[in-house]
Amino acid sequence: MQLVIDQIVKKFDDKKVLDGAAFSFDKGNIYGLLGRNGAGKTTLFNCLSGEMKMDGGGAFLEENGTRRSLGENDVGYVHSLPILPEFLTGYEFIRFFMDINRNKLAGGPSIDEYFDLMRMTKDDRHRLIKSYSHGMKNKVQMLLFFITKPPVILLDEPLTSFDVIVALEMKQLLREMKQDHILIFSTHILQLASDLCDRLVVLNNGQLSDVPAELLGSPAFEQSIVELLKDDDHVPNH
Ligand SMILES: Nc1ncnc2c1ncn2[C@@H]1O[C@H](COP(=O)(O)OP(=O)(O)OP(=O)(O)O)[C@@H](O)[C@H]1O
Repeated sequence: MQLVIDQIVKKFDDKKVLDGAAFSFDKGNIYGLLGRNGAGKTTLFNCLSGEMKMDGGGAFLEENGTRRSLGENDVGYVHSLPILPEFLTGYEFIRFFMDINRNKLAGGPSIDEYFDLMRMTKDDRHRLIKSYSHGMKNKVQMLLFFITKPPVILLDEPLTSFDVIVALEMKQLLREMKQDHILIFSTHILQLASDLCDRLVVLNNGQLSDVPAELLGSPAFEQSIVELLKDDDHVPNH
């Protein structure tokens, strides 16, 4: 299965943030999306998840020679600042979520098995989400997609909030998940990108480009990325 991004254009007033972005992402890989602050990574994710309307182009899923438009249910989107019901415990929320998705879950793991998978302690799962750390909220958000398994999972800077142990656990989980999904995560951390990702994609001047696979892990990696991202046209916004 492939996620095909076809000439996506997104403007805010007269500012073109995505300017014919095009790329094909294959199932079975973890993709790192790199770009400078304000390059449009979150905008691209918002367009793919349906949270924002594109001004041009489209996104499609291709499998066995057939192509269909990417729908909202095809995409799991882990926001950098998770939006969760703070007045519920993690357990209550996931139980509710499993309940409304029960038609998709026949025979899957139990709620406690899901929490075990996320390495969340018994105490933590029964505390109010309000009291969770940023990293724990990210875990709960990721758990939603372990449950519904959408083909495309977008992670907006997710691992930056995790401590080293949790980041390692999450990396392991992402590696386990990648066989069944197209995983794309945006990050500013080059070390993480080269460590975890099978492929890197750069967003620059509103367009997507591939980073040659042989650069990953090479001594010239960091410098090459810096060169790719250096651009006179770039106007930082924050
Ligand atoms: N709703 C909006 N209205 C107007 N401009 C917007 C909106 N959302 C994003 N932008 C602008 O689009 C550009 C891209 O922003 P975006 O948040 O997608 O970048 P990013 O690559 O995710 O940045 P960062 O790495 O800093 O998170 C920025 O100039 C931003 O100000």
